[in-house]
Amino acid sequence: MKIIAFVGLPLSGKTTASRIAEEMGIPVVVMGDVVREEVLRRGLELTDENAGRVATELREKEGMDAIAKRCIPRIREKLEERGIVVVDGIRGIAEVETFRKEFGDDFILINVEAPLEVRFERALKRKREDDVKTPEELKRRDERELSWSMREAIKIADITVENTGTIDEFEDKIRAILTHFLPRVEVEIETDVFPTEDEEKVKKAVKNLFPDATIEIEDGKLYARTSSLSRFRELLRMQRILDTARSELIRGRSGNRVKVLLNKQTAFVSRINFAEEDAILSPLRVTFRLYDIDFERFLDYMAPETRDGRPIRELERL
Ligand SMILES: Nc1ncnc2c1ncn2[C@@H]1O[C@H](COP(=O)(O)OP(=O)(O)OP(=O)(O)O)[C@@H](O)[C@H]1O
Repeated sequence: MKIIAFVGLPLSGKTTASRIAEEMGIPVVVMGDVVREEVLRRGLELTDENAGRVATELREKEGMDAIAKRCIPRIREKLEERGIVVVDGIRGIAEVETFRKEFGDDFILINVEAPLEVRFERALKRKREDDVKTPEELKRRDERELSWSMREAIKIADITVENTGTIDEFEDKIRAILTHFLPRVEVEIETDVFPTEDEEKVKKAVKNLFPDATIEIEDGKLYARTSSLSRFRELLRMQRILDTARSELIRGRSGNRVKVLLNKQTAFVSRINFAEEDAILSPLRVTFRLYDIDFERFLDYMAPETRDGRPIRELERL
């Protein structure tokens, strides 16, 4: 999964970047919506002034990351759709830190940059009522935003995108970045960890099949996630179990999800054995979620049809 947020000075192109994401079918969580909903919940009129007041009050009462925290359940919900979400409206470092803590390396911060003169030109064209009227005014607005710790957020951004060219050039850059992060398949692994089992060993069993997985253990349950299929795919070939794997994947398919059960004990020794639910030790329950990809292509990529035990045709990429 990936959570992508844009930061940048006023008029740099953040909203435009979110719009491009939306056009690509990527769900966008707008942080301002949380504020607007709170305004309505309090029975207030939906004006910029009320939104500003409620946002300040939320931050004073609940901390600088109040709005970010309230966005987390929404982000989690929307992640179900495509495994990727864009967050629009980050304003400060506290929010970035909260998202980093929640989502770890899956949270990607992108800084959108353009010089003051370019942004001022755009303000003149945009003519939004609250837009600046002079370059000096924009400079003051920049300084205000920067003093709200936007500067630190910009400093730790993972990627910087310059938006100094045409809108089409900007669109191409943003599309390329988002396409790069768009997962086609996500793998979720779940299993029970019994008190008699060694947690580290169970983790290792998962890592043997999915070395890049991020793993959490909570209340006797292990949850792991990754979007890398390569080791699992390689093992299917080394063990020459493509036919079995193919029928298990077909059997486990339900819409855009494919669920298989794997023997945990054999995974300890890097072997894939398909299992049944009533295995003595709880099996590894592996779910492949397919996003922008047909099941048939996924199937042919993972476990192609074989002749004399060899794949008839190998797909190099998903
Ligand atoms: N490369 C570009 N070429 C021309 N116009 C652009 C370009 N990028 C953005 N714009 C225009 O500049 C204006 C500001 O862009 P946008 O609203 O995306 O910025 P923003 O960072 O969200 O601004 P703010 O923080 O003030 O809300 C918009 O009218 C947008 O259409």
